[in-house]
Amino acid sequence: MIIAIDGPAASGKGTLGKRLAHHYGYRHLDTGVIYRAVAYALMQSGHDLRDEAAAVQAALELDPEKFGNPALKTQEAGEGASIVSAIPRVREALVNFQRQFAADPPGAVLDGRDIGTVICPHADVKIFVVADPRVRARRRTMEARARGEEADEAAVLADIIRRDERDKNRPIAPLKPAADAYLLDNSQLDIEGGVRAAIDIIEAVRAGRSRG
Ligand SMILES: Nc1ncnc2c1ncn2[C@@H]1O[C@H](COP(=O)(O)OP(=O)(O)OP(=O)(O)O)[C@@H](O)[C@H]1O
Ligand SMILES: Nc1ccn([C@@H]2O[C@H](COP(=O)(O)O)[C@@H](O)[C@H]2O)c(=O)n1
Repeated sequence: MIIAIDGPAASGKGTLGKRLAHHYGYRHLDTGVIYRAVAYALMQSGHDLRDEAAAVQAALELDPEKFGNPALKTQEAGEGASIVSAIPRVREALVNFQRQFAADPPGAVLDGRDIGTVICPHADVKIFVVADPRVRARRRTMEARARGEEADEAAVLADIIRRDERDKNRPIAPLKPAADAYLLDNSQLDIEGGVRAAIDIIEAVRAGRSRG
């Protein structure tokens, strides 16, 4: 089974994806990390983030062993990711890696912006996670402070809104729900509540399939 989770910045996609993968015994891929890794490689080598040739090269040389680098979590890497991810040839270079991950047994949960629309249009279940931007900014700020970082909630909110706008309005693979995605608003839910709601959706889809 392939579970596709999409949604805007800091909506809880990764947290949910990880928990669902654990619940079902599947593998999990946070696809945002891929774009962050490409942006980080450009930043490290001193290239402009809009340098198409350098960005494609970085995408082709991607090393999944480096996905755990804490530097990929920073606001700068996220901002850079939203710039490189708008380059069509960068996205093309990364499609096979994601589709291969999705296809490998026993099943996979992928989260990102275009999983249900482009990467896995035939996913068994698609969930589009949303939450009020102010709630997302608050959660992200608390997360950064828990890591011992300084974080200004208004600046975090501005970053989230700017990234969402860029992701929604790019011509290639824009952030949007697939026509057959289930909407999950977790603004009023805690993490457990969000996971339960997602499992309810997945089990309802599975039950519907086996009946029919
Ligand atoms: N339902 C929830 N209730 C409370 N906090 C939550 C909930 N879901 C996620 N969080 C918290 O919100 C923050 C953002 O979650 P997460 O990193 O999963 O979002 P994301 O959509 O994967 O972000 P990104 O856009 O960076 O990929 C984290 O601190 C996480 O613990
Ligand atoms: N499938 C995806 C995933 C991510 N992006 C871009 O990367 C940026 C960072 O993603 P996070 O999930 O780590 O916040 C994001 O703002 C997108 O621009 C993407 O295009 N497609």
